[in-house]
Amino acid sequence: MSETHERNPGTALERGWFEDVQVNRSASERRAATIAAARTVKKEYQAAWLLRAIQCIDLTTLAGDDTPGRVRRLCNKARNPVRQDILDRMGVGDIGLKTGAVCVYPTMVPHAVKALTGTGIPVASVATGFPAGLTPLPQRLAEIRYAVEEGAAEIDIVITREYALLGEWQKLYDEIRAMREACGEAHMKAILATGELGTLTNVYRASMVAMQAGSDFIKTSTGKEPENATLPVSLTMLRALRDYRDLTDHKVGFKPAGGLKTAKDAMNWLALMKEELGGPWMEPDLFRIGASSLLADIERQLEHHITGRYASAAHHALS
Ligand SMILES: O=C[C@H](O)COP(=O)(O)O
Repeated sequence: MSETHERNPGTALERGWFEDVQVNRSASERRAATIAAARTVKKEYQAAWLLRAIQCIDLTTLAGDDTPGRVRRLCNKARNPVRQDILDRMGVGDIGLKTGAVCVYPTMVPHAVKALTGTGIPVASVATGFPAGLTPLPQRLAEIRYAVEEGAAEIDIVITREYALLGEWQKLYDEIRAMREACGEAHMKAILATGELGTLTNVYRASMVAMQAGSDFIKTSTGKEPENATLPVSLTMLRALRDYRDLTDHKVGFKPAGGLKTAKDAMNWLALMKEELGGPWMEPDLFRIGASSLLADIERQLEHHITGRYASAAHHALS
């Protein structure tokens, strides 16, 4: 991850920063809908935003039937995310476009590291008993250390939903702190699994605890919950990011993930970042989109931008 800001060291557990906060769901839904509707980025700007979205993608495969071959093909896509002729016609054939990271399961890390050698693309690994996180803590910490030893530069951990649901903030804080320790130099993204947290108030509080415990990013979802990244949930997390920045002067990154499949999704989330947090949060060091299939639609839209036509989806298959 390119480092343009100091890493978030975390704070002590500061309950006063979140315990009295209540988030109103219908107000959040209205505000999120307004941002999506007001988005008026057109033509050249739209293409530029889509290129930026690509640079922010954590290109992901997290399937039970993942193989080294699939991971290698994904890595190849990460280093060549869009067909060269499309980029040449857009005048950006020489910018070295690549995705933000490749995200895989721990045992796939060595294959991804090998395939990405020399590219500068970091390997992110999920860890800590992803997606449910219900294995004993020593095993979850060992899993982090394994992924880091194999070369993962970023670790996507999952929080224990039980602690957030029961308001056991000290336990949640201590556990995330231990995970951050286990990450060492690797950057840590804390997955809140917001679709399982019940209320937006819980989402806000868990966001704040994850940041206080030293997370480098907060991330919405594993992609395996029934409800994944939504705009109202994201808005709630962005408000927590903003409050944390105001209180500590530290910028923490944001990663929506799960179910983001279309170029329109990417544009909506970039608009949300711009509206709520501004330019610095539209760069890969503070913004990632976790997605397994989004890139194919973005490539399709870029081709349409150049040719005025859509190729069939099969022409932009991932592998
Ligand atoms: O972290 C990334 C998600 O698991 C990807 O979810 P997706 O397959 O719905 O794009």
